[in-house]
Amino acid sequence: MSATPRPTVFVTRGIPLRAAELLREHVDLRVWGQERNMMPDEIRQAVPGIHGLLVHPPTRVDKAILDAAGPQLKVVGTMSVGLDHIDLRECASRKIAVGYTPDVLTDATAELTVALTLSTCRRFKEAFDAVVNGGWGTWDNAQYLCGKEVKSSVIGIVGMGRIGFATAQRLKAFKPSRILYSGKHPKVYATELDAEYVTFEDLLRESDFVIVCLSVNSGNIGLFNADTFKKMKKSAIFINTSRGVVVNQNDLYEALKLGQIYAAGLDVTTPEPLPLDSPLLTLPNVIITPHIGSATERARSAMAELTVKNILAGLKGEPLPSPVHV
Ligand SMILES: O=C(O)C(=O)CO
Repeated sequence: MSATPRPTVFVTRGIPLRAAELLREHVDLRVWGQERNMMPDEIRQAVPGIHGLLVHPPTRVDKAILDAAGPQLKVVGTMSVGLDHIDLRECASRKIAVGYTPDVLTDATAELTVALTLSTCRRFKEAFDAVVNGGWGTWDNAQYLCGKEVKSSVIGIVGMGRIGFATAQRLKAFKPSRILYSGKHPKVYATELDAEYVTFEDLLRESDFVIVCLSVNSGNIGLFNADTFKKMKKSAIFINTSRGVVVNQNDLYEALKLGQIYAAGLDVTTPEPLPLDSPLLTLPNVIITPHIGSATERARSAMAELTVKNILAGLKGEPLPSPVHV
């Protein structure tokens, strides 16, 4: 009697060992072995015949990839909370289940957002460079590397979802004067922080820190552009840990260079990795981290395990533990 063949799952990046072992117990695993994002043609070549696909942003899952995979593909599990790299409608129309990893990365991403906020307002990039390059100044100049404080500032959170809220909770400990937020609807849970629901325009005008924690949709691509930067205070600090596409990067560069805003801290860019000749890298008042919002051992292990559970459930035709509802 021949045994039922095991399903095949393709993984677009390495995953923590425990999650890989869990997957290997049940499926034939194929893993992209290189330390870089796959190019679309490389994925198309890798996926024919697979039953499950485990992806990491920014690797795109679109019609062409799904066509290349074939009709036996049952489940896509993304190791992310962001879904902008997946054509959800196309998956739904083919009855391919999609799972994602909200919640388990909220704390890690909020901590990174706070870290970026503090390191930008306290000019860490210039400070680190000064130590390494012999520019360590003294108190002779009382203004040497002076930055800004969160204390008594107005914090504006654009997108008070899980990560926005967790960020605001943490920043509240720094005693800002107000916390504002904008979005489609006021959030009941935001009252716990005395956060004020305001229009996007008011948030731009009044905030000392504009902190972007949005999930991307077709309505917010390029939302931060020359117009929006002009509406911010000259002293405003712009932080983005959402996705690079919500920012027009050329306009951000101009705004920073011309002093229309004070500084920026970005964990996400377009593209990723950011090319080494990006003009943003020439500015002293920009701190950029390489999309490490969820990069803690705890978060990444939890994300990988949840993704594996999503995939195993999808392969069996069972409800996913963390499904995306289209
Ligand atoms: O989960 C996501 O969407 C991420 O960007 C991970 O950092």
